[in-house]
Amino acid sequence: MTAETLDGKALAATIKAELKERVAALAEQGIVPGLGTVLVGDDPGSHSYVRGKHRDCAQVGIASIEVELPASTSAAELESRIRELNDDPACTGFIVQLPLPGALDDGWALGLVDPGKDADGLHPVNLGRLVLGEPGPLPCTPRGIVELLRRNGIGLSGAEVCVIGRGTTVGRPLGLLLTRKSENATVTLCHTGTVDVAEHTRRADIVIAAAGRPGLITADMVKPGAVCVDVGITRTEAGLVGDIDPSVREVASWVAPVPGGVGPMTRAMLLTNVVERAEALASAR
Ligand SMILES: Nc1nc(=O)c2c([nH]1)NC[C@@H]1CN(c3ccc(C(=O)N[C@@H](CCC(=O)O)C(=O)O)cc3)C=[N+]21
Ligand SMILES: [Mg+2]
Repeated sequence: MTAETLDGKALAATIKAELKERVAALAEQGIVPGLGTVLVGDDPGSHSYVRGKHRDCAQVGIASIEVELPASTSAAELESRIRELNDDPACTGFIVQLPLPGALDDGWALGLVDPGKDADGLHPVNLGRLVLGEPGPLPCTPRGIVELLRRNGIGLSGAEVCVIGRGTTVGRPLGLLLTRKSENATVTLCHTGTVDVAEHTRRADIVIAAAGRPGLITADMVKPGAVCVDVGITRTEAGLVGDIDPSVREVASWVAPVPGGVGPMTRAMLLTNVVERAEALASAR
């Protein structure tokens, strides 16, 4: 068997076209959604991601508000820049690009964002809403993965899903999302404390690798016909490398690759969160 590709790049383009129409409808009501980004330091990867987000915004008609700060920025300065975006009516949603450099703490910064403007869905209040099953912005990567599977006809209800990685932005919220009634999957969450990862992945209908360890998932760890979703991105001299080894294509039914899989979907879900928030503001007027 050679796996089919879960094409996140193509699906993201479709979603952006849909969002463009929703943004045009908002414009008729005099509302322009605005995405803010706070980027601290000079990590080339982070700069490239943020550039991509603003390129997406331009395509869809969302206004961009870019805040760039040096790596030497103090916590007090960062806090005041976050509060400015909280208070800026032109900014309907924003993100603080992670990881923050040096001693600046990611969790601390996320907690300063107005939960109503939290385009990442990573504020403690919004993660709490996810736990409770209440409406709120959803974390972009988990939401992008669910959307990528759903729009390719891959059923989640009753599926055995093995997630590798317990990070705050992917693994942990993904487990919460997949076990909601509306998704109804059975989830095994593996991490560095897992004794035998392969024992769990081999049972799974869907394997989602978000460990950031190149080639971690090999063909012998995957049940024939399983769906494999790569979330790990490691930059090497040869380019971007995912957590899923190319050999997996010989046993899996579908693979979401790196690049071109979950990454573009993450960006599309960020835009979706911003547009949904602007629509909520419009209907509240
Ligand atoms: N507050 C915050 N929110 C995030 O959502 C967030 C973050 N911080 N910090 C870093 C991670 C990582 N992340 C990616 C987004 C898009 C691609 C993406 O578009 N990847 C392309 C390739 C891009 C390239 O060539 O570098 C692809 O996989 O095809 C990848 C990774 C969002 N993150
Ligand atoms: Mg830090």
